[in-house]
Amino acid sequence: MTTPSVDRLPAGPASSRTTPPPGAAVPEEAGPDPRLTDGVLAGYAGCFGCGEESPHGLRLRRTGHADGVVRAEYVVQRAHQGAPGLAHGGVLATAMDEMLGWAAWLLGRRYVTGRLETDFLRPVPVGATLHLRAWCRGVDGRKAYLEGEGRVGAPDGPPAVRAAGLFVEVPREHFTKERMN
Ligand SMILES: CCCCC/C=C\C/C=C\C/C=C\C/C=C\CCCC(=O)SCCNC(=O)CCNC(=O)[C@H](O)C(C)(C)COP(=O)(O)OP(=O)(O)OC[C@H]1O[C@@H](n2cnc3c(N)ncnc32)[C@H](O)[C@@H]1OP(=O)(O)O
Repeated sequence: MTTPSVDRLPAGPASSRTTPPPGAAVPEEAGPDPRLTDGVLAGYAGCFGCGEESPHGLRLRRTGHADGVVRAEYVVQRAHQGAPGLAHGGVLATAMDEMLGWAAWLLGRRYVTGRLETDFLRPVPVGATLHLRAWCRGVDGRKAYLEGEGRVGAPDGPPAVRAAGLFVEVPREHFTKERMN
């Protein structure tokens, strides 16, 4: 599969650590593979990014994926403010982490974020809907290179945030060995 054709912004945030090396291939979407999410990961509703049982969480709502691009909507809540009436930058980075993570898991393997880079392009008001999307730029061994962006008000609205990330494939034990409860 080639890198998805998306309406790219003029300059990305990607540093050399989040840019795939030459020749890194983008595999076909395979999942998410339900066999990867049984046991402790099954139906996890406590996720701060998307879980329905996380009271102040972002509650990202996936709206679909096609051609290697995963899409979601996120409505900024009062609990997500930094400056009065505006989304906290760390919360927006969390939304991008979640999106890039989804795009990574759609490759059919288990991934965690190793590095996340974010550009904040304009303030996002409480109550606004951010239209998010993310895609994979390449996979090199255990490392997957993801990108994404968020636009205000509509899928083709003004860009507010964009991100590039390096995700690292991990075994199932990653999610159990350090747990304290
Ligand atoms: C994660 C949520 C799971 C939920 C599952 C539930 C349902 C699943 C369904 C759908 C999925 C939906 C959404 C996805 C969910 C959420 C997205 C949010 C994801 C997160 O929010 S997740 C939490 C934050 N995340 C961590 O908690 C990681 C802590 N960390 C570590 O656990 C280790 O650090 C690790 C494993 C990253 C690596 O450790 P390691 O020992 O396995 O491997 P090693 O160090 O050798 O790195 C291997 C190669 O990656 C390169 N590399 C590593 N780190 C780098 C960096 N920072 N910059 C540049 N390169 C880096 C090395 O340079 C080497 O490259 P090379 O092979 O070329 O030398």
